Amino acid sequence: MNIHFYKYQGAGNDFVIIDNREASIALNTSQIAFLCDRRFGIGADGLMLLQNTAEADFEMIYYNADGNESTMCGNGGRCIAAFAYHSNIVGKQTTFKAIDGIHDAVILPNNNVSLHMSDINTIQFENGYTIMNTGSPHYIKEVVDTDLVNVFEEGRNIRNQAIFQPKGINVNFVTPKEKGLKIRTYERGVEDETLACGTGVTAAAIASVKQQTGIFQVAVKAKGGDLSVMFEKRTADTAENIILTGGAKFVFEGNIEIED
Ligand SMILES: N[C@@H](CCC[C@H](N)C(=O)O)C(=O)O
Repeated sequence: MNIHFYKYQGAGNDFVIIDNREASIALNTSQIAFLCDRRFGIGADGLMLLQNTAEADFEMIYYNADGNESTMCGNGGRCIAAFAYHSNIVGKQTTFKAIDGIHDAVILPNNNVSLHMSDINTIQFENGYTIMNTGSPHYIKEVVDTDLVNVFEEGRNIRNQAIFQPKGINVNFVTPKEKGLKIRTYERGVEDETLACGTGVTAAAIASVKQQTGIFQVAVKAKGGDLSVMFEKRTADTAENIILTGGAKFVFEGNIEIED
C-alpha cells in the first residue's frame, strides 16, 4: 500500500500526519511502528490520523511511535490543527475531537498554535513528586538541574514502577528558572526522551504553582523549543481554562510504501 504523509513538529516533538477523511486507511501496530521508525521509516515520536466526525471539524486519532493508540498529545494536537489549516480543511480557529474530548485551537502568527487542554480534576501532591492527567498521565519531579539528569535511565525506572502499571506514565524532570521552567521528558510509548511533550509541559507548569489558586502564565523551555501555558486554579488540586501555546511547523511531505 502506498501512503501520502505529512511530517510536522512542535518544539521538536515530531509527528507523521495522514489525511484519512475518506476512511480508506487502516494501519496496524507494526505498520505504524514502521512509519515512525527513524532508520527504516519516516521517523517520528507519534502518528496521527485526521478523520471526519459529526461532533467537530475533524477527529485526531493518536498513536505513539511503538504503534499503539494512546491518550492525548498536546504537541500533536497543535500540529494537526496547523496541518488542517494548511490543508484548507479549517480556518484559523478550529474545534476538533480527541480521545479526551473536544479541543479548541487557534492558528497564530509565526507558526504558533494555541490549544485549549482538558480541565484537570485532581492533582496529586506526593512527597517529592506530583501526578496529574492533562489528557495523558504525568509524573513531575523537581530537580536541581535537568541537564544533570539521566532522563532515559531515571525516566524509564519511574515509568516502569509497579504502582503505575499496567498503563505506565510519562516522566518529567523540571528545574525552576528565573522566569519559568526548564523541562526534560521521558515519554511512554516512545520509550525514550523526546525533545518536548505538550501534555508534560502543561502538567509541569501547573505543578510549579503548587497549591496556590489564581490565574497563571508559565514559560517552559523544552530541549526542542519554548512553550507557554496559561491556566486558572480555582482550588488547590484542580486546574481549568488551560491554554498551551508554541510552534507547530510543517517539515516535509512524501509518499511511502508499506507492506500489508
Ligand atoms: N508527546 C505528547 C504526548 C503523547 C502521548 C504520550 N506518549 C503517552 O502515551 O501518554 C504530547 O505532546 O503531549
